[in-house]
Amino acid sequence: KSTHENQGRIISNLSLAHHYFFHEIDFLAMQAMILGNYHGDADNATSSSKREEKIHRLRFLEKSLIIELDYVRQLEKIALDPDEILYNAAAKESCSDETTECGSDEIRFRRDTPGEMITNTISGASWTSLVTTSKSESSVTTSKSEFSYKVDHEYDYGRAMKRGFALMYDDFDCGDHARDQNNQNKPIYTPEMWRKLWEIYRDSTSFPYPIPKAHECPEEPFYEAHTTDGKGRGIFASRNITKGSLVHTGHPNTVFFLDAKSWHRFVSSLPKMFACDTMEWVWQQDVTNSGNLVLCLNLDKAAYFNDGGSKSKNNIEIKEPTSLDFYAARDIQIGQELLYDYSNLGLETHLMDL
Ligand SMILES: C[S@@+](CC[C@H](N)C(=O)[O-])C[C@H]1O[C@@H](n2cnc3c(N)ncnc32)[C@H](O)[C@@H]1O
Repeated sequence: KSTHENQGRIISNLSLAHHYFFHEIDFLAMQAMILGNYHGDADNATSSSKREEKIHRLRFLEKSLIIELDYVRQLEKIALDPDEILYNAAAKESCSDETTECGSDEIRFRRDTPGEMITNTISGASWTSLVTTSKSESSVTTSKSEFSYKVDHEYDYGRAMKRGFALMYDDFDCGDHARDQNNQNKPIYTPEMWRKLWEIYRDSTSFPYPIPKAHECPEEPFYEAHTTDGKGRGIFASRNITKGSLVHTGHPNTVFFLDAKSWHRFVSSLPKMFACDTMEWVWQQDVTNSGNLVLCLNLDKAAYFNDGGSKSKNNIEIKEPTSLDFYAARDIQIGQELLYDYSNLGLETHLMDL
């Protein structure tokens, strides 16, 4: 590489490290504050189960704090040795099981032009970050029924990072969940369930991703319902839709995960059903045309768009690879399912060390 190229990369990395550093410091400060609060609470808790829960949260936060501290230390590596980071990223690809040394919490980048990431990923946005507890529990009363939210597994952020996407998917039997032909485990989400997902999202992401501009979609011409052909929930036209018209825009309910960390924080804080759903829904896209993929997730009923299974059945499409806007690819009749071609928006977990 030319010296000029190397200098450019180091300057870009330094600048990125600078941004990350301040985000991480905020994160650490908040964690420290929470730790202090829970410490006090744990001492004062009256019932022993309450005390146990507080202590559990305290331990979890302590662990998060240590991980974040380590993350801050790794920033030096970004700044000074981009080649090393890239080398490690490549080495990690062959590492897939728990016994291999997968656990090191190094920051890695897929691209060899980290400078591009700065413009696209930081953008001066600010975000409050907070690691959620691994055992959060709450229940929300909806107009229809009580929805109880209880984390029903032993995964936490560290374990999710270590096991990775595919093994966590298996551990949670998400394959069975995906193939659930009778939709027994696939409720149509209530507004409270979506809101809960939003809360967990906000609590899990350290770095916000700038939301790409999208067109206003004045009225959603669709509704969600269970499919009758084994696809789980789906989206159906609520009126006739003319070819070429805008059907759905990702703004503002498509959310982004910049890195494996924020995704694993998010997904490990969810009960299995939500975790399996979101693992089915998430996709990767280069929404800023920078060559950098981010994870995208719909936090509204657009998560229910299915694949037609064949070109002739797909009836909605995006016009640009970076776009989150879906248009009717043909005339669609009221009641018809809206389907798009998944092959355009896939998920290759190794590209983000997931
Ligand atoms: C983005 S989600 C779509 C919403 C999903 N149907 C649900 O109820 O959560 C993607 C998942 O839907 C299911 N799916 C989508 N298209 C399908 C198809 N053509 N045949 C069978 N399952 C499909 C698969 O389980 C896939 O992993």
